[in-house]
Amino acid sequence: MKVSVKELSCSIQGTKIIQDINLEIKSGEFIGLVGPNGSGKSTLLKNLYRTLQPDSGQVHVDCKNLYQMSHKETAKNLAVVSQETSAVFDFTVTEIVHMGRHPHKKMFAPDTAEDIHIVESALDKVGLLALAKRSFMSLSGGEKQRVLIARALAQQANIIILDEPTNHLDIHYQLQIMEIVKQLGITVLAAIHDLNIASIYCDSLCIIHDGKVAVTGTPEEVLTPSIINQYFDVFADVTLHPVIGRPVITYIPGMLVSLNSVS
Ligand SMILES: Nc1ncnc2c1ncn2[C@@H]1O[C@H](COP(=O)(O)OP(=O)(O)OP(=O)(O)O)[C@@H](O)[C@H]1O
Repeated sequence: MKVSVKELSCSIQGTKIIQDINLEIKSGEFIGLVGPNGSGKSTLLKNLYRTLQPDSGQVHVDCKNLYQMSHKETAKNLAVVSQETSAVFDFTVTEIVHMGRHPHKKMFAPDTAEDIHIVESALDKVGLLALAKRSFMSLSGGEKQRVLIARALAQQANIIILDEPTNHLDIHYQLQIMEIVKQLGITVLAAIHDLNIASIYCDSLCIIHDGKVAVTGTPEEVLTPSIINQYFDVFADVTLHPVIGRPVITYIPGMLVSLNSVS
């Protein structure tokens, strides 16, 4: 499913946080939102998964207006893994992942054999079958994050939104989660801080800066030393990896400190 964001603006408590965002995401494309802290990435994503309302602008999923869809229809199309992992009540891991099946069911409908199979296979994919009966609250931050990824997989949506999906994960699981999501072959919009991970997995990148789209393009077009310096205020070497063919960034320590101390 393609996603089309047109002239989207959103204020929080009277302050404009994102402004005139235009973004076209092709069906099956994996797009990474990058940008400094506080630039508006989560706010943009929250407008897409509808925990925030835009002041103005439109979002279309294929040709349908997102804001005219019921919440159930939205959830059938769009799965979300956000930074907020708090649960109000304690549920088991299995119960949390079963929540991903809710948009596909009538209220109070019992779990079918298919639901159970989908949930088990989602847990298997993230390597958590052994923890299926554990309380969600008792898990480590990384395990919680993988449960939420499994819930998104069980939702079987056409679009997945990830707000810093690899927060809390060690490098093995960071890569595993990105691989799993990539292999789904569905449309993905992910806010990612690690530019090397964004470079490896994303088809295209969009730098959000001061609530606006600053740069968009392929990882090779976006991740240049001068663009990284301009938007992240750090110095970096960028080389094209000979095997994976993607930019690899090496940050240069000391340069920022020495330049600051001169000025
Ligand atoms: N509920 C809120 N009330 C007031 N300000 C908010 C609220 N939510 C976000 N903001 C502000 O909006 C700006 C953008 O925040 P947002 O979380 O979208 O940025 P981000 O790019 O996702 O940041 P990070 O990379 O640090 O996660 C920040 O200045 C933030 O303080």
